[in-house]
Amino acid sequence: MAAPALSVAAIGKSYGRNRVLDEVSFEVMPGETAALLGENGAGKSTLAKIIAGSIGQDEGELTVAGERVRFANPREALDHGVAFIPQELVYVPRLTVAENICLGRARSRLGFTSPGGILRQARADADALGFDLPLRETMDSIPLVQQQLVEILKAFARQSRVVLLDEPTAALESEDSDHLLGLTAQLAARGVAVVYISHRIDEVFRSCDTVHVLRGGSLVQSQAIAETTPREVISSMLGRPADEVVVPKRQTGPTPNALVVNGWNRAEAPVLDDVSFTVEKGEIVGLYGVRGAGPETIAETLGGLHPGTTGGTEVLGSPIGDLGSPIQAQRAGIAYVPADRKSQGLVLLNSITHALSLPTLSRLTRFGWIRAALERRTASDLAQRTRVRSQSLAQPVGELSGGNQQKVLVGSRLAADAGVLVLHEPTRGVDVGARLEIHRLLRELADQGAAELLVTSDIEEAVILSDRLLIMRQGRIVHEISKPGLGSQSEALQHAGGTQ
Ligand SMILES: Nc1ncnc2c1ncn2[C@@H]1O[C@H](COP(=O)(O)OP(=O)(O)OP(=O)(O)O)[C@@H](O)[C@H]1O
Repeated sequence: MAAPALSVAAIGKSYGRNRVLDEVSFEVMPGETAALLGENGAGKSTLAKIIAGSIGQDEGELTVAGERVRFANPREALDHGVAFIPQELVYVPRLTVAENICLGRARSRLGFTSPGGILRQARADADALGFDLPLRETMDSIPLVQQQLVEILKAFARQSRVVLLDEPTAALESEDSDHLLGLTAQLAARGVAVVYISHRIDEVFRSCDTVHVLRGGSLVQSQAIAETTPREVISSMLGRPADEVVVPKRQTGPTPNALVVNGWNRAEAPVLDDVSFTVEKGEIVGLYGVRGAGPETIAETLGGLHPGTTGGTEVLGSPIGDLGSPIQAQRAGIAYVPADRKSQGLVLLNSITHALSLPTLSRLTRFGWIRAALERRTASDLAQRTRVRSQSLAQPVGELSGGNQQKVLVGSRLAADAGVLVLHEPTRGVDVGARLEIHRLLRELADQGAAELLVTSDIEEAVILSDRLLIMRQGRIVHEISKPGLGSQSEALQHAGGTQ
C-alpha cells in the first residue's frame, strides 16, 4: 500500500500555559480530501501552520510521502510539495495580480522576469483553472474574493503533494465556492492530498472523504465521511448534542422606520440603480445578491466607504446629508460591521478590551482620560455576550483564532448602541456554535429596538435571520420575500440569478 502523503503523529503545541494542540495524530493518503473541523480556537489553523512550516511543534512528528520532516519555514515546506493557503492572506499589495501569481517562481524560466513574460505565465495559470482575473491591476485594488482566488491559484499552479486550505470558501459566493471545490476534486484526482479546514459542514459532506474533528486541541473524531452524519460531527465539535435551534423571527408589528434609503444611484462601478428600501426599528432586513449585484455596495456606502453615491438617506427620522466617510456614517448613528476584519475593522495589536471599546471611546472618555474601569466593564460584558474565547481580555486580538477575532469585531460595533446596525458578513469564519450565538445576539438587539441590515453571501443565514429579504440583481432591488424561511432559499437564488 502507498505511504500516506501526510502523517501527523502525536503533535503537541502550547502558547505559554495555553495547551493548543495535544497528541494529535492522523494520516492523509494521496488523492484523499480530509476535512479538519472544530470550533473557533480548537487548534485547526495552528495545526495547519505547523504542517506548513510557519510555526514549529513542541512535540510529535510529521511525515510527508514517507519522509520525516521538520520545516524551518514555509519555503522549505513548499519545496517539499506542501502548500498552504492561510486564512489571512499574505500578498504584496502594490504588485500586480500577475506579479503576485508568479512571485517566488521568477527565476525558474528564461524571459520570465520581463513584464510580458510574467503576464503570459500568469494568464496561462489562470486559464488552466478557468479563473478570470484582472491580471494588470494591483492586489490592493481588487475585491477580497479575487485576492483569495489569486492565492488559491498560486498554490494550485505549483506542483504540490499536500495542499492545506484554511477556510478558503469563507469569503466566497456559492458559485465561486463550487468552482473551488471542483478544483480541489481535480487536485485529489491527480493524487494530491488535500486538508480542508471549513466551518461549512454541508460543503465538507459534499466534498471530503474523511473528517477529523478537534476540540480544545485534542482529536475527538476521525472517520470516513460516509460513516458519520453532520449532526454527529457537530456534536463532536461542540462536545454536547447538537440541538435543533431556531432563531425566532420578529414578534412585534409595524414600527417606525429607523433607516430610509431613497433613490440611491451610482453611475460608476459599483453601480446602483434607483435603490430604495426601509428598515423599521426592531426589524432585520436581509439583502442578497450574487457578487457585484449591489448588496455589498449598499453595506459599504452605509459604512461611509463609497462617497459619490447619490440619493436620500434618513437615520432615526433625520435626513443625513452625506455618508462620505466612516466617521460621518458613525456620527449619523450607523454602526457598520465590515466584511474584511483585517483591513477595515480591527487593529490586531490592540488588546481585546481596547478593540471592544474603541468605537465607544468618546463615551468612555472624560476630560481626555479613558475611564479604564468602565472600559474594562464594557469590554468584559461584550466579550461575554459574544462568547469570545481568550485567555484574558488583555490578550492582543492578533493572537485569537480567526473566528474569535470576528466575534470581537461584531462585539465592538454592538457597544456603539447605534440605532442602525449594518452587518456585512457578520459570521464569516465563525463556527456553528458561535454563529448561532451571534444570530441570537442580533435578534436580541433587534428586539431591543435596533434596526439591522444584513448583507451576507450565505443564503441560509439570509433566510433564517431576516424578517424581510430583498434580492438584488445588477444594482437594483428585484424581489422581496416578506417572511423568509428555509424553504425560501431557492426562490431567493432564482431571483438573484435572474432565472425568474
Ligand atoms: N500567536 C499566538 N499566541 C498565543 N496564542 C495563540 C497564537 N496563535 C493562536 N493562539 C491560540 O491558539 C488557540 C488555537 O487557535 P487556532 O487559530 O489554531 O484556532 P482555529 O481552530 O483555527 O480557530 P478558527 O476557526 O477561529 O480559525 C487559540 O486559543 C488561540 O488564541
